[in-house]
Amino acid sequence: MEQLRRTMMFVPGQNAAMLRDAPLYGADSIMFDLEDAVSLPEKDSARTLVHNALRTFDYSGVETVVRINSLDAGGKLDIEAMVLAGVDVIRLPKTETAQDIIDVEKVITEVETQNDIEVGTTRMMAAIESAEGVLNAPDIAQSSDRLIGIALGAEDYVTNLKTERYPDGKELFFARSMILHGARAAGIAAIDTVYSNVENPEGFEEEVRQIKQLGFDGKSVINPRQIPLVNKIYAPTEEEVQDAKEIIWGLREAQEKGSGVVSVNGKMVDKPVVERAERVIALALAANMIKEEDV
Ligand SMILES: CC(C)(COP(=O)(O)OP(=O)(O)OC[C@H]1O[C@@H](n2cnc3c(N)ncnc32)[C@H](O)[C@@H]1OP(=O)(O)O)[C@@H](O)C(=O)NCCC(=O)NCCSC(=O)C[C@@](O)(CC(=O)O)C(=O)O
Ligand SMILES: [Mg+2]
Repeated sequence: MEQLRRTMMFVPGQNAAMLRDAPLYGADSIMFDLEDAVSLPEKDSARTLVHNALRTFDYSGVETVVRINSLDAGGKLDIEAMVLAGVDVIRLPKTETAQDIIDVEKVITEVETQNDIEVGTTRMMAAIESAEGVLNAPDIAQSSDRLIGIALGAEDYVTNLKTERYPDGKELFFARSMILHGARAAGIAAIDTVYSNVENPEGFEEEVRQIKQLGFDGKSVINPRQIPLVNKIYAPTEEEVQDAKEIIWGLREAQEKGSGVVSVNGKMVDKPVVERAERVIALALAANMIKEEDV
């Protein structure tokens, strides 16, 4: 079953209470931040806190991601501490080129090798936050087998473009399309950026509808209150779930009969239809609309 990443919640690395409570809110992934949410004097203590949190608290059932600093600003120390603590994914911010990912991967491989950790255990993701990064998104997405996805970082991106964020999101359309196509061509996830105003749930919902329509796997969030809103919009309708179940059942029946061509309710069912149905089932399971035994 596809791993869902509807929500990836940023958790500031220097906040011990937030690190402890982060898995309680139902995010698919939690992303501990060592980069821009942490001030310079707090960088070392945040690294230690996140390392200890990963080793101490129970994060089972949720994907753990750490946003590291760039290699020339403490990133090597971040990687070492996080790989040793067993983080699932290292996220590189402000990725400009495929070489940035190759450089970070080299450090991860060194740490794994030196510590008898199977090479490749630690996965990676790249945040794209500039015009150069957006233009290189397809290359970045293909740069390592460790990559689970690429993400947009819109606050830095609009600053780089000399604009700002508008309610209709037109200024992000090109970047979102590039990131989405880069990710899909590489067969990895595409994660949308944060919506910074947690007191505007209507604006947030409108943005989530837009990015779901484009095809994104999900969204970075900054507050637990944003999680149920994303899940609501990503949940399929009852009708979509019923159609998906019938497709899966029809496929199973045809396979049992050894029939090559599958049709459900008079319509031919081909591979993309099955893929979409499987995704609907995964989303319905995650939204507790159905149970495993229903399909
Ligand atoms: C926004 C706000 C201050 C609101 O505070 P408030 O106090 O109003 O929150 P409340 O709702 O009242 O909190 C209720 C309860 O939830 C707890 N709680 C809240 N937030 C929690 C959380 N995140 N994790 C765990 N727990 C949490 C809280 O502790 C409380 O617990 P309790 O006391 O027990 O009831 C707060 O959420 C917060 O700090 N967010 C994280 C901000 C952050 O990380 N920014 C950096 C990443 S973006 C960036 O860098 C740009 C980017 O790079 C992005 C890209 O790349 O995409 C780009 O370029 O675009
Ligand atoms: Mg940023």
